[in-house]
Amino acid sequence: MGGIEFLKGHGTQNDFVLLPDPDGRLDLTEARVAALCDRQRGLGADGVLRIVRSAALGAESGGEWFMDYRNADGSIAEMCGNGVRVFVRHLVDSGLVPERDFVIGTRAGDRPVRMHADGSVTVQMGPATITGTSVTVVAGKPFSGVAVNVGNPHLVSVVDDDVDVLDLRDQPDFDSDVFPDGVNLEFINLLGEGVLKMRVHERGVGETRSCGTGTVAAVAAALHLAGTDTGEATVDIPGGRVVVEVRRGGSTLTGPAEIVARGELDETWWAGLG
Ligand SMILES: N[C@@H](CCC[C@H](N)C(=O)O)C(=O)O
Repeated sequence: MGGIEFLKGHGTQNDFVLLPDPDGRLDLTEARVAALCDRQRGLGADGVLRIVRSAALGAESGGEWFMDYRNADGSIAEMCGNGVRVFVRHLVDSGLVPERDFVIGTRAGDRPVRMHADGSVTVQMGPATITGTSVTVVAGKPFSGVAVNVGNPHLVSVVDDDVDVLDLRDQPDFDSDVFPDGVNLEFINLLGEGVLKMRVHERGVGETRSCGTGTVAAVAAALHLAGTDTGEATVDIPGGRVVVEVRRGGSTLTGPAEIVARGELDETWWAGLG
């Protein structure tokens, strides 16, 4: 029996291990995800994207393919914006999907997508809903923020100093009464009309070089603070640049997606992780 097929890819340097599992046969335990994502004892990644048919999971989705997303610590999250783009890139490049416009199932609901000729992908991300305000504390310093739900929870704080100076190595504090399931924390600089710079500390991962849902939350929060709920912005993250459009009842995320490697996991290693 051969090893377990994998691919490695990234979207603005938010990196993922992709596991093709059309019939839903893989036993993807928390321990296996955490080991795969570990940058010393595994392949290293911010998360895992299991590529499974919606029907194999019994998922209610209009899309043939379902993105089963896991964070690097093995936890399950509802949605991953950069992950969807990489997922789409693989489905189209490998010929699993012959169209360029189709729908991906996710735990946050169906996401219509379009792959462009240059390999970039636009994802319809659904509504970005402002749910209130809260505070996060980074290295003893409090930052107030706007809470936004993009299928998963976010708290977006506008920072006066350059976001580059923040120390995001440790988990910033947050209010677990407001975010009982944890939260993704975005820190942004408003650089001018329609231009944002962002860093992010992701739930279940730590600091990453990009977070797609986070960029949508950031633009929605910036618009909210400016007294509107529609607009478009480019967001510069450490791993590159994406474009976000927020409209009433919907939002889109456009950015690059790359597949960088493919191979096989060692069966004995995998079995030993249990
Ligand atoms: N990197 C992702 C978000 C992944 C999930 C997040 N860590 C969570 O727990 O909600 C993105 O690109 O959106």
